[in-house]
Amino acid sequence: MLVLEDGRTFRGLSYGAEGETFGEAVFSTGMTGYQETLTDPSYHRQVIVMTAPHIGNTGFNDEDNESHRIWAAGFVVRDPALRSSNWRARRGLEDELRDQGIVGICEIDTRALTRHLRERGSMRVGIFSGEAAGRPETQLLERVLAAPRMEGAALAQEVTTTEAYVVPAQGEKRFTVAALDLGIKEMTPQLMAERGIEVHVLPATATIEDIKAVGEHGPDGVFFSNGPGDPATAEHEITLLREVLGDRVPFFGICFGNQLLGRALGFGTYKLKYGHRGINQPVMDRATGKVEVTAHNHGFAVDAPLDSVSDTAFGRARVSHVCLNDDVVEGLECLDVPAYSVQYHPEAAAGPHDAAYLFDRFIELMTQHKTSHMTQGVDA
Ligand SMILES: NC(=O)CC[C@H](N)C(=O)O
Repeated sequence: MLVLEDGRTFRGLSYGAEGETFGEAVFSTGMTGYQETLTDPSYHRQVIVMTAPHIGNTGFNDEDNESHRIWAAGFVVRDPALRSSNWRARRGLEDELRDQGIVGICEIDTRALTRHLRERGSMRVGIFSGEAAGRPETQLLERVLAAPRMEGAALAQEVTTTEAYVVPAQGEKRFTVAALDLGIKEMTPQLMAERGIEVHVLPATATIEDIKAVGEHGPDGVFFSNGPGDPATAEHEITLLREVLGDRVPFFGICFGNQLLGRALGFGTYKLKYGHRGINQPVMDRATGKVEVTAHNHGFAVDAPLDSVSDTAFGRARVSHVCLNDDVVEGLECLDVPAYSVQYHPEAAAGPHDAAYLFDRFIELMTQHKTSHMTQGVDA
């Protein structure tokens, strides 16, 4: 039984582990990439409804995980594949869900559920199977209503690495970057390493001293990752970012990292009605007018003016990218300090590769910064 906080219920069959689970019900429109989605730490405390009807076709493999475990709190599918068929599959999706204790539900009308969430907005949900489903509906609803909401949730500490680690640069090492792990996906340091960046991944609790201790004379750049929870709660990270911006160290942020850049600059963030989750969202780069097809997973967004340059504590800033479906801010760019960020996922795990240039932009920013520093040194 699936029970939404507004009382609507759906009956289906147990899928994955048996028991009960709670979270925020969100829908994802990606037709591929369920393994990356499930293991993306940004989905911590969320129950994912897949709008694609047939899920599990390619099983579960050893290569596509975005972290060491499944973070989604629950999984809802219409029609699970009865057997997996892919040369990389090591086991079936349902076996993996069961092994990791993830409670799911299948054979429900996911289209009706998605339309409900789209009309009423994301909301809390519970999935109950086996003995847990035997209780009266009113009791199940009470349990859903007792679960925490996503607004005001500080979750980075629950998903971040406890120890710092290094992802070595591939080929010649060109730059050293400190990456704050707020729920980082493995593909992100990977794409940096491929470009000659040595990535020092730091726990979310890292201090400015920890960041400055990266590299011989401090890092060439600082990166803030994606991650779960409400950006309004990330006081520590925002203070840290303000120090980085004040020191004019090149900065790049993705998703949660974009929301934190927004807040560090003095913009607000707010919760979207039902968010953007999928791998075919059109985004326009406002400098070039070019449209990218992009991967999204966000429930919050930055509140910044689209058509004017804003004066912030760190100089001028503007909205660099916008979602063409609903005009939501999808990227920020500072004009007086070397910092930019995007709300969507250039690491494309899963998703299209249109936005990969954003990693090259980080290289350009660090190159310019290094050169300007060297010239300043010569002048002095
Ligand atoms: N993928 C992310 O980084 C998500 C950021 C934030 N938790 C949101 O839901 O908007």
